[in-house]
Amino acid sequence: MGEAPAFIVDDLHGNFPNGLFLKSKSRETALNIGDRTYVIGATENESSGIIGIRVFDKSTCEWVIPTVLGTKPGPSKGQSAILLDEDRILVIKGNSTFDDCFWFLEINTAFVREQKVRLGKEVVAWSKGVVSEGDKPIVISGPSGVGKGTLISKLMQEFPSMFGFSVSHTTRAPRSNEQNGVHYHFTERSVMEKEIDDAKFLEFAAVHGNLYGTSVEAVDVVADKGKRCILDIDVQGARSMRASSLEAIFIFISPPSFEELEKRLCARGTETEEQIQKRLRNAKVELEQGNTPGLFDHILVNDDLVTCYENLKKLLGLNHGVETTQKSVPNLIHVPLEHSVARIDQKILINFGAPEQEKSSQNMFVLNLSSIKGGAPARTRGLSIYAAEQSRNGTTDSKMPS
Ligand SMILES: Nc1ncnc2c1ncn2[C@@H]1O[C@H](COP(=O)(O)OP(=O)(O)OP(=O)(O)O)[C@@H](O)[C@H]1O
Ligand SMILES: Nc1nc2c(ncn2[C@@H]2O[C@H](COP(=O)(O)O)[C@@H](O)[C@H]2O)c(=O)[nH]1
Repeated sequence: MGEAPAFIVDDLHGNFPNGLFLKSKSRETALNIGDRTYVIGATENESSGIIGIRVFDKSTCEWVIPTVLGTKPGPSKGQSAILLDEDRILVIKGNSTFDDCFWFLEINTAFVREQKVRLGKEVVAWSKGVVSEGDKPIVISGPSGVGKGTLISKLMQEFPSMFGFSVSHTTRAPRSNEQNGVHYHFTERSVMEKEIDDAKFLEFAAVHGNLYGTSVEAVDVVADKGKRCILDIDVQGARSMRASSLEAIFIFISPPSFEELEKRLCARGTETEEQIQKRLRNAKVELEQGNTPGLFDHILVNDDLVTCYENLKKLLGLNHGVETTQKSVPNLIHVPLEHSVARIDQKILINFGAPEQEKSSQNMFVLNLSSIKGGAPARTRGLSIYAAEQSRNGTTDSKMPS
């Protein structure tokens, strides 16, 4: 665990030059951003607990109900909200634990702007905040038959608690050894097309005549388990991912020769001769694209499997073969319904109690947002949280909750 930055508890007894207190008790919070007021918590059906969003446009004096994208927070009994910048609002769900209380409502991020143009209407997007070290996902790409799946399986077997596989959607038929939900989510084309339209995919591509795609949920599920996500996607998908908000490490696996690639595809015995020829034609293009400057961070040649696997581990800093212990994350700490938040730069102070109550450092936590990464439509990673503590000699101190 890195050293937690100092937070001056004394500062919080006075005024906040660049922060403010908000109470979570009320179901609705209104925030002014430019000529708009965002009302968070407003919902047509109060009993559902769904956090609704309404926008009041002061220039037209009209209410707008935006299209809400991203994975939405579950029902909430009350929440606080604080403006982070002109692009996003931090929403803290009361009565929930740290693993489900930090949510970002994006109002003007690159993703939201893109979707506004695509849909031609007002859009906002939720992104769940994940308290973690924020290791970047790993994208493994390369032509069919090069050994991507084989290398990923080895990694997952050796480091089961460190890595999680992003289970893609595909419209191709399952092979005899493949299980739905494990190897792929096997899907009807019409269903997948509808879900693509609903912005449920981080990326998708037509590959060898079928649709393949990575859903937002596939990546979120892995992040929620505190694991590092591994994606097996084609070069088109890697290109889309590169352009998305998902910051990842991009690795291209190359065969020692085209003949060897053909040999492996034939030996696998999972495709017809016609399908193999199609995959080989596509492989030629993918091999050329593998060298596109700036697309891949690393290129590994999979000649001898053992050597290639060792090189992959080296590249990921795993060459000692020992699974590192996961860093402890104080996810089980419960944030009460009534809490207040204050902001000082990239640090948010969360006080478990009303602002007027005597502030006890035991009830104060600092949420540090200085290293956040990612964002809608996927998770916002890299949040860190620690208890604010005042030491006996009056100096500033901080520690992680145990
Ligand atoms: N270094 C290697 N030497 C020889 N055979 C290998 C090597 N790596 C993988 N293979 C074999 O090659 C075949 C293709 O490997 P794999 O299925 O992992 O490829 P892939 O890149 O995941 O393919 P696809 O993109 O079609 O899913 C498998 O039968 C696998 O056992
Ligand atoms: N763009 C994406 N490509 C994907 C995804 N999942 C898998 N793939 C790629 O498809 C081919 C063929 O896979 P196969 O299982 O039919 O042999 C291979 O290159 C995979 O990398 C995805 O979600 N998006």
